[in-house]
Amino acid sequence: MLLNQSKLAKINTFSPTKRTEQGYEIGDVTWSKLQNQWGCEIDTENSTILAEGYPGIGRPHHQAAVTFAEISGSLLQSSNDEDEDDAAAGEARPRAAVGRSSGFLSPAHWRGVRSRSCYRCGRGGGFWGRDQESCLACGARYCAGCVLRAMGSMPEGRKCADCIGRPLATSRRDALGRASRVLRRMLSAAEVELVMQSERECAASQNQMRTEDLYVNGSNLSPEELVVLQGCPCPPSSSRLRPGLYWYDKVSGFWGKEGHKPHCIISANLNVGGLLDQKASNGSTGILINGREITKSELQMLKSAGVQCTGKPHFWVNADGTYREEGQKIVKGKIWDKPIVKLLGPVLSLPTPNKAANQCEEAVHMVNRPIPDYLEQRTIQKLLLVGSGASTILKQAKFLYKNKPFSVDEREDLKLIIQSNIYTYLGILLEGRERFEDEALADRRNSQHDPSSSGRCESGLSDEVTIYSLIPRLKAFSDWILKAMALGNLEDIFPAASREYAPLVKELWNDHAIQATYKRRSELPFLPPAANYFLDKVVDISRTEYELSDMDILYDDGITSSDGLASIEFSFPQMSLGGQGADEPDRQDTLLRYQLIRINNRGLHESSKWLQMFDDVRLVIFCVTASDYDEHYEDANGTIVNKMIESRQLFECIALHRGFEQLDFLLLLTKFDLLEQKINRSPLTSCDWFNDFTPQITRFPLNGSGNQTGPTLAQMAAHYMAAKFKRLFYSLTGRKLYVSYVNALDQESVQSAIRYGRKIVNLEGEELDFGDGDEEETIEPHSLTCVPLLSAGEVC
Ligand SMILES: Nc1nc2c(ncn2[C@@H]2O[C@H](COP(=O)(O)OP(=O)(O)OP(=O)(O)O)[C@@H](O)[C@H]2O)c(=O)[nH]1
Ligand SMILES: [Mg+2]
Repeated sequence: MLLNQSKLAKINTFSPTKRTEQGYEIGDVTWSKLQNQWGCEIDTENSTILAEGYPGIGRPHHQAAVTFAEISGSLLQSSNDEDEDDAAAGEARPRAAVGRSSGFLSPAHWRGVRSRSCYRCGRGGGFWGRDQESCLACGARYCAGCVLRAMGSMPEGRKCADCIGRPLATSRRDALGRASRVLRRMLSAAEVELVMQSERECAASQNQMRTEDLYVNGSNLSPEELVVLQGCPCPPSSSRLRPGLYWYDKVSGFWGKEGHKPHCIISANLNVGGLLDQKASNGSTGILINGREITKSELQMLKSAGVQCTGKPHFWVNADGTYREEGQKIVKGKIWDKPIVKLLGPVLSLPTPNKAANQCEEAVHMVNRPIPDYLEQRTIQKLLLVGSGASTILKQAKFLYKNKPFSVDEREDLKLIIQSNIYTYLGILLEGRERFEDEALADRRNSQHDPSSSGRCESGLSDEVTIYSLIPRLKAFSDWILKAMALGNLEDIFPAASREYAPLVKELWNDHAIQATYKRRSELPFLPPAANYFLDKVVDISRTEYELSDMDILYDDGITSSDGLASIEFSFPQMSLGGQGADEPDRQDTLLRYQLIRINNRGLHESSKWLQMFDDVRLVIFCVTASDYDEHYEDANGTIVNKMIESRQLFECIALHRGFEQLDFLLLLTKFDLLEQKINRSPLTSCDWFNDFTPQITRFPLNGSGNQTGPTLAQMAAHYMAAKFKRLFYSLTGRKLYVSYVNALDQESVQSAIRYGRKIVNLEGEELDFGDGDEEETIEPHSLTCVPLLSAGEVC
């Protein structure tokens, strides 16, 4: 049987599991695929692929095994067929790994042989390779299906896992920090932004230009100077900024290679390099601009601009193009004013200023400041937000610090999440209703058999009807939804059909049977507290033209549909003088940038893949839902787990994470309002960890307005939980834990928690002044007005 090249290419994408004398053994899936789709013969005894009549492999009479070593490299041609499923791709052994470990295929070799195919699976890269992403270090290309497998969590940006720690290829420098189409398709906007940021901010030896061989005006650039140069409003083009010797005229912004005419105009007044040498551009005209002897083409340009050049004058040219002769105060004119100069520039290969280069004010501002100060302002303080209830905190932060907290697309995304969640909430209620109805009927039957009862239905309902029973029409709708849920189709039907069914959902929600079920919501552990909020407004929300309110967004459980990683970057707004309190940031602080990064719990469990990306975090904000103490869920093994215990386990895991050894931790006890609502009916001791909670209920005097001045039970419980976490943290790390209590639906409460985080970050080695109690390391919730009730011994 003849195998053509494209088949061979495809075979090569499968995973050889064991090398035999004749070739490689392959897995079962691959076998059947090869047989069914491409008609390969399989030697089932030896588990090898047999090919006939392929030149160089075997003749018809001598069946030869296709070996992967033989068909790799030059025999493989780009395959544009996209008919392989992901499962097959998933089986594929990383070709990069094969090549590197066996040493027969280097990235350079690969590029030479098949420049536009995926380095891992061999597929084509679409039109001009647009559907591919390539490694910034070795240039290996990967298709959309392989890029994440090959590059992993991208701690240094887009590099193959094998290339981590290797410097950027100069030719790829232009792509640094610029996300590709493929990446945007594969990851959420926040994830892309984080990868790009890691890429840009990766340590100097890796992604950044090495400064060892970069000289400006004869002086070797320091890393700080390089940051200034690359971060100015109008930097030299990154693709052209390679190791070498450059000259820079700080006054006019002219920039060029040593011994050559100016090549571009960058921001003026940057504090980089040494003093400009007269012979920097190797000019021979005798005319100087800012101390540099200009070249012949520059002289030609000056003459066209009407500048008098007789007598070999020395000019002083500013960044805006105004010029005067050395030693004179009078400005003679502006070089760039004449349209001919702009026309001549390209002809003489001379630069003309662009808009950004004229924005030199900022640069002037910068040059007057010491560099570390300037660099400090560009540094982003990363705050990692993890744990339960973190999504709502992040959303509040967006409302607090962003002018446009959610884009139209994000709002649309959230609306879809809400619309489909409504049916999940309804499903939970309908299941509960069936259970309660069955229980009620069973109770009734038992009581009928009980000789001591009268045997009649006391409520006046017929024998088969209970308060949980639905009328037939609603029952039919309910059965349909429950069936869809059982089959896992709910998400396929909704939210597409949500508008159509909204009136029926409303009728069902208002029905006495569902309301009776909702009253027993404490027995429905999967029903989120936000269910009634959304079910109350189901008809409105299901309208296509409905626009979400801020509260809808806060109540919504989730941030984006992908929901893996989300972040916002912000500065603390400068307060008006009148509103500036002791706690308000000073002007310096308003220039600092902060980034709040939320990783969801799933991301944390997936072998902490995201955590490895955050070795430069300044503070971990760990959220724990205070009202979780009496709530449970069933894990994958069917074990019932208390949610607070689950939070504690995650907390331990993060506190002990290798990268966070020296980090400050801020514990946010969220949903404090819900704790207040439930603590009186559900004791804190229902969580085993809190079984020694023995609040001392004392009579506190009433204040003048008749209100109790002592702490409430919820406050005592919150302080007790805080102390438990503090002690745990101290036993694990020997460090102190900061704590704040939050109602995440209340903007002010979240604002003070984030400000507290900022205060911790900016302590710079000093500690908050811890007193005997825990006042300084704990921020009280708004409703907490009293001192903590814990004895000093309980606080770490
Ligand atoms: N009453 C009240 N509701 C809250 C509070 N924080 C969050 N919620 C609501 O609780 C629900 C779940 O919120 P999330 O922030 O997603 O909490 P989570 O699901 O526990 O946490 P994530 O793992 O980050 O998703 C949403 O409906 C929120 O509006 C709070 O402090 N008080
Ligand atoms: Mg959530």
